[in-house]
Formats: sequence, structure tokens, C-alpha cells
Amino acid sequence: MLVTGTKPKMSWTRKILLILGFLSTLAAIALIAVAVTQNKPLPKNVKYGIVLDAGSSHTNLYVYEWPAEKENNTGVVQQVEVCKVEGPGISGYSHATEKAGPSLAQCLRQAEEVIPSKQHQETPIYLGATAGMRLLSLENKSAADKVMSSVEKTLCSAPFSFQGARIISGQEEGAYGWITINYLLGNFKQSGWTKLLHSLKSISETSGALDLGGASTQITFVPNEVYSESPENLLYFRLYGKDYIVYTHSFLCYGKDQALQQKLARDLQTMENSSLLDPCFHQGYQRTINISELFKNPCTSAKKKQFPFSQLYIQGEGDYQKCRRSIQKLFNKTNCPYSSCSFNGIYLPPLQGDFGAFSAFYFVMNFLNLSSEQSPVPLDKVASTIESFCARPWHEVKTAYHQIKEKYLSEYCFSGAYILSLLENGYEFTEKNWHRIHFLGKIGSSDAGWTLGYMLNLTNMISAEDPAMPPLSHGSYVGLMVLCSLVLVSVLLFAWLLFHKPKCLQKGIV
Ligand SMILES: Nc1ccn([C@@H]2O[C@H](COP(=O)(O)OP(=O)(O)OP(=O)(O)O)[C@@H](O)[C@H]2O)c(=O)n1
Ligand SMILES: [Ca+2]
Repeated sequence: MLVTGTKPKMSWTRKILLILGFLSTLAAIALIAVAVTQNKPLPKNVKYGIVLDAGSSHTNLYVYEWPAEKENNTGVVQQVEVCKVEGPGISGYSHATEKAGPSLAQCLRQAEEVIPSKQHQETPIYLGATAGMRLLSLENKSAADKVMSSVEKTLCSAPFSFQGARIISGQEEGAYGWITINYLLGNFKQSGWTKLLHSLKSISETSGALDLGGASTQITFVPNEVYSESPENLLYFRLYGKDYIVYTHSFLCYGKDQALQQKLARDLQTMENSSLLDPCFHQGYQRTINISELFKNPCTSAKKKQFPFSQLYIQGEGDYQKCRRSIQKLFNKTNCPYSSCSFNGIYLPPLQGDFGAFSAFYFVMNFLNLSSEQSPVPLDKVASTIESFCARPWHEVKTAYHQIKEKYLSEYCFSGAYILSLLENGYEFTEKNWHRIHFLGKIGSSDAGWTLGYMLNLTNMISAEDPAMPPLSHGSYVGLMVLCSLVLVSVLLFAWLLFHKPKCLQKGIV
């Protein structure tokens, strides 16, 4: 048979099928291209901010950075640099006030290196002074003013945008510490599905904050119910569309250095000679203290009296139980004008939720290996560890930890005992809720402390209202759209093939 040269004519259905196939491939390619280009990282537009934490024992300078376009989101600001200022805290310059400012110069230079020079002018710089300066203001207001002027002068001459140097209140210190840790832990983040879940279950837990400095200590948390017994301890916040009623109290003179001074001032009251056998220091440890210096301080001045000696000679005894008993006397639990108190007649509502304990709480517990989150140490084990540490003779401790500064090392026994007294006797944490305290130094790359919260607040980076976020991020939205479109096209194609079997797929077609 003769085969003609004409090709078999393509049927209409086959043509449509081919066009549909072509179009759906094109659509799939377009969708994928859009998804890829849309999610390509934009050139980094970073902003910086600097906060100096002028604490009683030392000053730290922190540099924070965040993506400019996301500055009102929660959890986007992170610490990129910390610089420890050499020498004492600024309150230690009361006898040479003009030297307080220049002491910050080295860290300011370090900040200049971290931040690109074209952004120096727009970078805000803040200094907040805490309990050391609060005490100096009480003891010698004019010296305190001169110290603040000196640091202000130095910060003004730095190439950054100076936003103020001030002594912050204990309430602010507590509140900003609480904001910092909850911001870093993502507890304010309530967008999309988590928000829905939270509103269904009405859960919106924040973490309490425990800060222990050299001169003051703060406790801040959201109580279970609104107790209006002591309004001065309550703060009202609206953050990311949610209201918070926060309890806070700052105990001036109950930082760990001032607590030691208070203890020594008490011990002196009953001494007949200048030598003190101190159970809170290791056996074999010796220290000499100038008595007039000890009583200059507002935390001890009420106990000032005439002594027949001018120096106090401390001899370590290394007896934890005795040490705890002597520290206990610092917490007056006898009268409470409210339904419940911590100590010294200060209102404390029932403890609620988890607590992040930072600064010296962390330094001390971390040194004693008692801060592990993986294997939390129960309260009785914590006490026995501190007891055995206190019982070790000083020469042995010094050899074992020769790399640690003697000032810190010699006081870890006292500090461990003081922390347990403050938490157990002061705030009444028990064996039952001890596991709710988490000793933390950093959260991610940022130090736990009041500075980040302070900057977030002053730069208006925390919005009062929820930034009305869609339930899905942009990337997940595009990805999901691509996936759904592909599934839809395939299903349609398959269905069409099934019900309108084109001739080309039918048997017998050549
Ligand atoms: N590795 C470290 C670092 C500090 N410290 C001690 O921790 C206390 C200070 O802690 P910090 O939080 O830095 O206090 P300040 O901010 O200086 O004091 P305040 O907040 O009261 O103004 C001081 O007694 C210091 O000697 C310590 O034992 N071990
Ligand atoms: Ca501090």
C-alpha cells in the first residue's frame, strides 16, 4: 500500500492538552521565580545603639544592633559588643570626680571601631547609673552631681548622638530588666497562630526577673491576681497590644557588696577587740577593713558608733551554717503591714511563674556550678555544695582557682550563702518552686540586664499596639501559594485526562 505524505492532523483536544501543559509549566516556573526573587535577602540596613551600665562595682558599655526595617518587631535587637570599663564604678570617683568621664574613653573608642563611621552620628548613646550613684547622691549630693557632669562631658565629646546620662530609679532598673529578658525570650511575640492559641487558652506567661548587683537587688514579676495593697510597687505596661500589671521592688543596700558591709557593721556592734572570726570567709583568709570607711556609707551609717580601734581584722572561719545565721539578721521579718511581705515590711504578692536570675545571681551560681539548665540542682543540693565550698581552706581554694580575681574568689562563700538567704528567707522560695528559678547570664548573644529594655523604651522600639501581623511570614505565604497552585494544576490536569480521555491516548491510534 502506498502511504501518502500528509501528516495525521492533530486533534483539537490534543492541541488544548498541549497548550494546557505548556501553560501550567510556565505558571509553575513563574511562581518559583517569584518565590525565589521575592525572598532574596535585601541588602543589610543595620542600626546601632549604645548603652552604658554604670553599676556600683563597674561600668559596662553595650553596643546593640538591629535591622532598620524591622525595628518595631519583637526580638530583633541583639548585643554585638560589650566592653568592661577598667577600674571602679563611676561612684568610686567621688574623691576625683573629674576622672569619672575619662575612665570611659577606652570603651568609647572600642564602640567607634565596631560601628561603621558613617553611622556614628545617628547612633544614640545613653548612660544609666544605678545603686552606687543612688548611694553617693544620698551621701554626698555635690560629688554625685560632679561625677554625672564629668561622664556627660565625655559622652558629649564622643562622635555619637548623646541622649542623656542619669541615675535611674530602682523601679526602672527592675522594670527594664523584666522587659529585657521577656523581649529576648520572645514572650511578647504573639503573632499569627501563637496569638490564636494564646487567646483560646488565655495563656500569656512572662518570666519574672531577679537582678542582684553590688549595691541593690530587684525582684519583678507579673502576679497572679491584681493586688492593690501597695500601689507604689505596681507598674502598668501596654506592650504589643497586651496589658501587663507588673510588681517590682528594688532593695537598696541589699546588693551583695552592701549586704556584706551591713553584716560587718552588725558584727562590729558586739565586738570587744578589733579581730573578727568571720564564718562567711574561708579558714586561713584574712582581710583588714577601715572602720570609718565602713560607716561612711548610707547602708551602714545608722550603726555608726565610737570604737576603741580604727581597723577591723577579719579572720575566716569557713562555717556555712553560722554564716547563714548571721546573714539572716539582715532580713527583718517581724512586721508586715500587708497580707504578705518579703522583708523589712515590704509588700510581696505570692510568687508566680518562672524567674530569670541574672547579674551576680548568675556570676556566683555559675562559679559554684549550680546554674545548669540541663541538670537543674535541687535546693538541698545547692545548700550542701555551698556548705562544702565554704569549708575548704583558703590556700586550697586559691590554688584551685588561681585564674580568678582574689576579690571575687574570696567572697563566693559569703555570696552563695547570701543568695540562698535572700531567695529562701527573703522572698520565700522553697524546695517546691526552686526549679522555677533559672540562673542566666546571656539569652542568645545578649547579656541579661536592664540596659536593653532601657534602650528599647527610649528609642520607642516597643510598640504599645500589636503590629497586626498576618498569620504567615511572607516567605511561607509565597511557598504555600506555589505548592497549592502546583497541586491544583496537577489535579485539574489529571481530572481532565480521566474524564475526557484524548484520542491520542486512546488505543488504536497510530
Ligand atoms: N565574675 C564576677 C563578676 C562580678 N562579681 C561580683 O558581682 C557583683 C556585682 O555585680 P553587678 O551585677 O556587676 O553589679 P553592679 O551593676 O556593679 O551593681 P548595681 O547594680 O548594684 O549598681 C560585685 O560584687 C562583683 O564583685 C563576681 O562575683 N564575679
Ligand atoms: Ca547592675
